[in-house]
Amino acid sequence: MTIISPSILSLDFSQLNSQMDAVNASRAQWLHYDVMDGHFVPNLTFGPDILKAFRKLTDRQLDVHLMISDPRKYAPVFAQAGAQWITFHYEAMNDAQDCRALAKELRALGVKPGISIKPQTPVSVLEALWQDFDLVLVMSVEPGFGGQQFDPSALDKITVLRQWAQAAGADLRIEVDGGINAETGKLCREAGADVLVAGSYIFKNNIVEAVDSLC
Ligand SMILES: O=C(CO)[C@H](O)[C@H](O)COP(=O)(O)O
Ligand SMILES: [Fe+2]
Repeated sequence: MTIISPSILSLDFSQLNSQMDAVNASRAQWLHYDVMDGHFVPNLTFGPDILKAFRKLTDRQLDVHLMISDPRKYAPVFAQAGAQWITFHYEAMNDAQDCRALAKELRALGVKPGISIKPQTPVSVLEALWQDFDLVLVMSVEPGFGGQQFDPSALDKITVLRQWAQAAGADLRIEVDGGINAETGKLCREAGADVLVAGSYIFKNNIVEAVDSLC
């Protein structure tokens, strides 16, 4: 079954309570929380205290996407703040050993670790790494902003990841983020993704209906 993770990057914060009521009434099982530091990406968003506030607003699983230069320092802070899933970027880490060490640390804190690659990063960098993670996040836009167009090169990466996971009999979540709507979401599901992140498509339409159209 496909998991839908609405991205609060596109939530209208002047309508926070009513939009969260709609998310809670929808079939979305996760809530996607984009953390940007103005350094790894040219934009700034939310810290751990705001995550704690969302913990009070929903019982959905909190899916934190760290677009920051120093995930080793801050990932544990978001674990303490209530995240169930924490995904950091391969490009922000020194090497594979570093990635594995942080995944292990997150597991010890009771969080499921994810690793993400940007559109320019080949999926082959994950071949020796994906088994240390519960989730791989394939970016289908350059990270930093909502409302961009879907990059179809994500589809081949999803296909390869699903083949690796199936061949190993592994229960890997494959998440895709950026430019997801009913049409691109279907292509991603067919390629093997099982978690769809959508921001502008959900929050700029009827929230319950938009989630339904992605399931
Ligand atoms: O990580 C992100 C941007 O870096 C967001 O999760 C993503 O962009 C969602 O927005 P949209 O669905 O509007 O593309
Ligand atoms: Fe994201």
